[in-house]
This record gives sequence, C-alpha cells and structure tokens, in this order.
Amino acid sequence: MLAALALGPAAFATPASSHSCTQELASWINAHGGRVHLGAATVAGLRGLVAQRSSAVGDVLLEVPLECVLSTAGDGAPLPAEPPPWTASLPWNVQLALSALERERDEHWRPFLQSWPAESPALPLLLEPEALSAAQDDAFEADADAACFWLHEQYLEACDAAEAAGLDAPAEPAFRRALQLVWSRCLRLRAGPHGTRRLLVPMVDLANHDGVAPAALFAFSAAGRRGACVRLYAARPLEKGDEVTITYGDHPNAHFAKYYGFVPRHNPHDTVSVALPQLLELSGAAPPSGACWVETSQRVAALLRLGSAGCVLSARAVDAPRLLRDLRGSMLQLAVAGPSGAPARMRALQRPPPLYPHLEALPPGALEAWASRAASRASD
Ligand SMILES: C[S@@+](CC[C@H](N)C(=O)[O-])C[C@H]1O[C@@H](n2cnc3c(N)ncnc32)[C@H](O)[C@@H]1O
Repeated sequence: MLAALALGPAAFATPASSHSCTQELASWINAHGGRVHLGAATVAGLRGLVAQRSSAVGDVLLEVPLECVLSTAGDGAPLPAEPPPWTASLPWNVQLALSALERERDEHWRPFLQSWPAESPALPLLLEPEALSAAQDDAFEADADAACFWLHEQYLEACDAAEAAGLDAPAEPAFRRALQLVWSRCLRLRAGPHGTRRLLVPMVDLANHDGVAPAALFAFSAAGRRGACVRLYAARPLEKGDEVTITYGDHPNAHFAKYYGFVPRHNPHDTVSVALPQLLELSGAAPPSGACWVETSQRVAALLRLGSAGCVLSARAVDAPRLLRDLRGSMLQLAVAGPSGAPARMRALQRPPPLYPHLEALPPGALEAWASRAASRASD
C-alpha cells in the first residue's frame, strides 16, 4: 500500500484532475516509445507513484525516452531538449526553469508540464519570519532569507537575458514557481555520452522520497525500446498498488527543507553544525556571554550526528541532558575548525576533519568540568 511518508501536511494541493493528467502523461510517454508500468495515487494529500503490477528486483518499471526529458546543457553529446541558448549565462536551475516556462506554450510538452502541481512546495523561503523563527535555528533562518534574495536576483538576471534576446520577460510569480518546482523535481544523472546532467523526467518526478528503503532506482540506459532513455528499476519485490519511491540523495534535513519543502521522518544523513560555545550554552553549563568559549576553543565547531533521533528544525530544542548523553554516544562526531576558522561542516565535506584529541573519547563529567572551569575563568 501507498505509505504516508510525509512528516508534515501535504506540501502542495494536488489538482483534482491529477489522475487524468497522469494517464495522459503515461499515454504520451508510451506514444514516444517509452514503457509505463506505474500509476499515480494520492494518500493523505501526497501524490505519488504506485506499481501497476507485481515486479521482481531489477524489473523495468518505467522507461522515458530522452525526447520526453528536459535537460540542462552539458559538455557531452547534446540532448533533445536543452535550455534555450539565450539562458546560457544563467545558473543551471534558472536555465531549466526558463526552459520549462518557454515549453509551457509548446503542445508537445503539455502532457508533462500540466502534470506539475499548481503550487510549488512550502519552501522555507516562502515562510513568514515568525514561522521561520519556530525552527529555532539562526543558520536555517538566514539561509531561507538568502534563498529569497537569491531568487529575486535571478529573476532580474533572467529579465535582462530575455530583454537582450528580444524576448518578453516572464512574470515573476511564474518564474518563482518554475524555479521552485525545478529544485524539488530534477534529478542529477550520469547520462552516458551526454555527460552528467540535471534532468526533469516525466513520471519519475512524481516519485516521493524514501531515503531508507526506496522502492526503485533511476538510471540512464542506452538500451531503451527507441534508444537512450531514463529508466526506473524495482529495487525490491513490489506488489500491485505498492508505492514506488526513490531516494533524492543523502542530504541533511536542512537541504530537504530548503529545496523540497519537507523533512524526512528518518534520515541517517542528517547533520547539524553546532559551535562548541553553543553546545555548552545548551547544556546549561556555560556562561551566556560565550566570549570565553570563543577565545579558548578558537571557534570550535561540532558536527553533531543525531541519526534518526533529530532533525535540523528541532536541533536547538533538544534537551540538555540528552545532548550531553548523545555527546558521549557513538552517534556524535566532533570536528574542530582549524586555524582557518572554517566551519566544521564545510571542512567535513572537503575531507575528514581531524578529531579534537580532548573530545575524542569524552569521559562522563568531562564536559561539565570543562564548562565550569571556563565559567569561573570568565567571571574572574
Ligand atoms: C519530485 S516531487 C514528488 C511528487 C509530488 N508528490 C507530486 O505530487 O508531484 C517532490 C515533492 O514531493 C513531496 N514529497 C516527496 N517525498 C516526500 C516525503 N517523503 N514526505 C513528504 N513530502 C514528500 C515534496 O513536496 C517534494 O517537494
């Protein structure tokens, strides 16, 4: 059965005609030489894909020919539907959004683009400041603000590019919706001779995320009925009516919130960056001024891996005893910013950060003792 995976309410209203849309979409893909053994269903307000027949691991559930796929430009062999040349100076996601907007007027693309939701997902950049502050995460709030600003800047850039090409600029609401839908619907794929591309693939973009046990895997294949295509393969045995999910990638929760408008319930890849002063303040042991911490720990940052126990939206709400317990537990890794002062999360992405020797194996009580020593130094 279709599992309700959403943590929050449905991200967007699914149009009433959504299922006739997806039938038309399937016919369109078939008419271009594809194969569709999937349908759409809505459970608890969330539309997703369902298997139309039972399948074994490795069975092809869906095959979408490349002429039905919108792609970014790339260095490899060209793909049939790359963005219009006048968008070339813009970031890849803006190019894809403008490509989709331009093709909305093209009859060929109607079955695909009308299957998109009327509204974009409830992304943090759309939230009012009061709603954002409920996340209790300054970095998350700042990032949402920056995304809002970035989107407006991109709109102005897109208008300039359109004007230089002698075209009408898109309306800002349509541009924003298209870009937000591109964020939440595109795949990054190694596409054989076409190189690595970001693609908007009809029907695949109806698959919801399951990062723990996705039902299907997507891949480029040169062996479609009519040549190259994107395929969905069954990743486990499926019965008719089972939800067909994919994984959107090993991202932390902040990434899911920012680009997809939801936070997975179980996410083994979630990480939260916490500066040591903040960590100690949370523990209730450090003085609120924190100046002493910043000096003594030289902008020490912690990379906190909470596993399925937490998410970025509630990280600061975690109670101090549990935080301290986690600190000693194996789920937690502490990393330290080096002399460059770069945040631990950024360094961790580049290469494994050196572990801070004092924190590597933290004995019970050590953190509290450290906190109280620093607190007494701060009050001297
Ligand atoms: C690629 S679309 C998936 C299909 C989408 N449900 C639809 O009806 O078009 C991605 C969007 O689906 C929703 N979504 C996907 N997986 C989800 C999940 N596990 N929980 C909640 N919402 C999810 C989010 O709104 C996300 O931005």
